[in-house]
This record gives sequence, C-alpha cells and structure tokens, in this order.
Amino acid sequence: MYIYLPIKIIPSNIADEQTHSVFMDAFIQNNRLDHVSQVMGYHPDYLRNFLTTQNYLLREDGPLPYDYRHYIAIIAAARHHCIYLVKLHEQEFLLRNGNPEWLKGIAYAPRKIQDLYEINKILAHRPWLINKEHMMKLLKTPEPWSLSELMHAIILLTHFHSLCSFVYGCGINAELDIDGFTYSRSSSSSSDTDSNSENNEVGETSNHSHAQQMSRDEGVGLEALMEKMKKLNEMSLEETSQEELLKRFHSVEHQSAEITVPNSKKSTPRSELMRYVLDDEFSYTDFVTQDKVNEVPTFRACDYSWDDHGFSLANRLYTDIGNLLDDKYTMAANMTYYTMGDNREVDTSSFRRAIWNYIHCMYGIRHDDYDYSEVNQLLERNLKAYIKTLTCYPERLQKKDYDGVMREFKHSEKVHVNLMIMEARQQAELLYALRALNRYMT
Ligand SMILES: CC(C)C[C@H](N)C(=O)O
Repeated sequence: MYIYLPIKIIPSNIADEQTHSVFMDAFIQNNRLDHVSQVMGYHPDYLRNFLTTQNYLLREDGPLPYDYRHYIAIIAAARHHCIYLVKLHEQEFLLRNGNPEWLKGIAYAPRKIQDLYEINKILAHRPWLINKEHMMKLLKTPEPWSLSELMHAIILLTHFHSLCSFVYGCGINAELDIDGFTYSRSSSSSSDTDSNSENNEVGETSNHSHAQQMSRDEGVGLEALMEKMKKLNEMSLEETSQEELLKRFHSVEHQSAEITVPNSKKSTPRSELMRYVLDDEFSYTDFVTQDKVNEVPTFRACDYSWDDHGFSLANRLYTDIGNLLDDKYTMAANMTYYTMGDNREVDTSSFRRAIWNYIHCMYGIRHDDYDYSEVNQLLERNLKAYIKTLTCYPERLQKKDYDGVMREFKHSEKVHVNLMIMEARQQAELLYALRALNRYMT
C-alpha cells in the first residue's frame, strides 16, 4: 500500500498567527491536531470553513445520533479503501458509545444503516445513477429514514467520499496513536518520502529549477500556461452558438474518457476495510461510456443548480447546512493569492474555473454558460489525468503522480488544487442526490 506524506506539515509553533488560531480551534474540536487539519493549514481561511462544517456534521445538534454519524463516515471512506479515515472514525464511534459489534462489519450494523449502502456505493462512484426510487426505498420501509435524517446521511456520505480524495492527494497517513494502525510502505515509497522531506523545508520550497527544466522539455511550462490565461482573460466574449458550446463540452467529455487510470496496487485491500465494503468491483465508469440502454442525460446545471435549488433544499431539511456548505464551496472556488509558482499578481480565475468545471464534466454535469475549450487550453493531459485519478479513483494515486504533476507549483498550491477537487466532487455528488430527493418530494 502506498501511504506517504509528501507535504511537510506546518509545525504549529512557526505557523503565522491566523493559522495558529485555527489550529487551536481544530485541537479543541478534535482533541488532536489531525493531519488533515495540519495540511489544510496552508489555507487557514478555508480550514476554518471546513472545520466548522465538519464539526457541525459530526458533533453539533442534528437529525442523526452521534454513533450513526461516525459509522456513516466509516462506510463512506471504506468505499475508497481509506484506512486513515476508517480508523479515525472507528475510534470516534467508540468514544460516542457506539456498539463495538458494528465494527465487525456492515453486516453487524442495524438494518437501517445497511439500507443506506446502495446510495453510498452509487454516490461514491456513479452519482448520476441516483434516482427518486432510491430515495423512496429509504423513506418508505419498515424502518424508514426521515427526510432530515436522510439529508444528514447524504451530506456525510458525500463529505467523506470527497475527503478521501483530499487524503490521498496529500498523502496523509495516520497519527501514531490511532489504534490498530500499522502500515507497510514499499521500499521505493519510503525512500521517496525520505528524500522528499530533505528537500522540503517547511514544505514550501519546490524543486523549481529541475521542474522548470523538465516542463520546458515537455513544452508545458508555467510560463506557457500563464500566457494562455492572460489571452483568455483579455479575449472579449465572442458569440459562440449553443450548439458549438455543447460540442466543446462533449469533446472534453470524450477526451476525458480516453484517459485510463491504471490500478497498479499490488496488495489487496485489508480485511479490516473490506468488512465495510459490499460490491467492491463497483467503481467509476466514464459518464460518456454508459450503456446506451439506461443512458442518463447530461445534467444541466441551469436546470438544477446549487445556488438556486440545492442550497435551499439542504437548508430546509437540515437547518443551516446549506449556508455552511455554501460558504465552503464559495471559499474553495474563489480563494486566490494571485500567485502561481514564483509569479505574483496573476489572475488565476480561468485556471481554477477550468479545474472545477472539468470535475463536474466527468460526472456529466454541464454549465452551459461555460466554454469548455478553456479546459483543453489550460489543463494539460498530465494534469487532467491527475484530476481524474484523484476525483474518481483516489485510492489509485501514487506519490509519483503527485510529484509529476504541476511541477512548478508550490506545495501549498498543490494542496489548493486538491481542495478544489474535493469540493467540486462533493458538490457534484450532492447535486445528483438533492435533485433525486427533490423529484421524490414533488
Ligand atoms: C492553484 C493555484 C494555482 C492557485 C493560485 N496560487 C492562486 O492564488 O490563485
């Protein structure tokens, strides 16, 4: 198993004041300064939003009992074989007086939780398959979920599926005191980690000259990228017909389907994980290559958007969660330092938008006011492959993928990209779930 921590964690004693104060809050909430918070500490404003939401979902008043919440986190994280999150929430589950029997596996959990498994699986890998029948099955059974409970459960599932992407993307591993956690590193990944930590003083230097040379060789350097961004920003909005925009969307979709993500893991997942997993073979398939019989049409963001529809439904069923998620999405999508590698005063909005919309595109979601040719202009194939792996098959990401992509970016910028991947993915899953719930209710 490849577990590594490529990004040197910011030591809290030297972090700036703002970071330090968020770290203190994280410590008070979690009784530890967990590795996720430490890596997110590169972006303290975002970290604050993330922690507020996660704390609300797990620890504040809400529809579901506390043990259920952690158990749902476990089954969500197990879909991506994320031992780090599974172990963490097994511990929290026990601290919340959860029944230890349930930790023997999903078959030992109450019927009601087992019923949730189908949507756990679908949301994690092919959220476009969620429909109102799935909702009905949960809401109308002998042991029904209430609408609010279901809303809470869905948000927990999507939160933890997408957190797996962040965990793998940043190579986060377990804190030493997590019970029962032992991991093996392959010799190559361990030596990678060592050489990496030597290079990275507080994680914020990157191997620039080497990277620049490599990128120049490949012709995809930062300079070329910034040039393209500048051109796009200067371009006046040319009139492009809806047909042409649609064609460009489909072309990006098809190109994405051509990127295959090898599964090079040698070891099979551990039995401690597999006891929470049913139907392990079920994984992401490209949206465009679905079987034609049950074909699902493209999700048009203008017909069901987060701002106009999802947000208020979430808020209605689970007080305030819409606001919290909205703050988090807005922060993740808009956060900028106007930098790129060593360059300052750069308008990075087109690059960030391309990443966000590319992720939605892989889930069949189309924003029809967006020109998808920008995705092709700004995201080189290597970066697309990285985004696809981390979004759709995070457990397959390897350290060399992290090192090989965005070579001239600083570590904090790679973390920034990973944050966007996590949030855009969560939003995509949630949009499908909320639309299905809405269809059930109307
Ligand atoms: C992901 C990064 C390229 C973001 C960039 N550093 C910015 O401040 O917008």
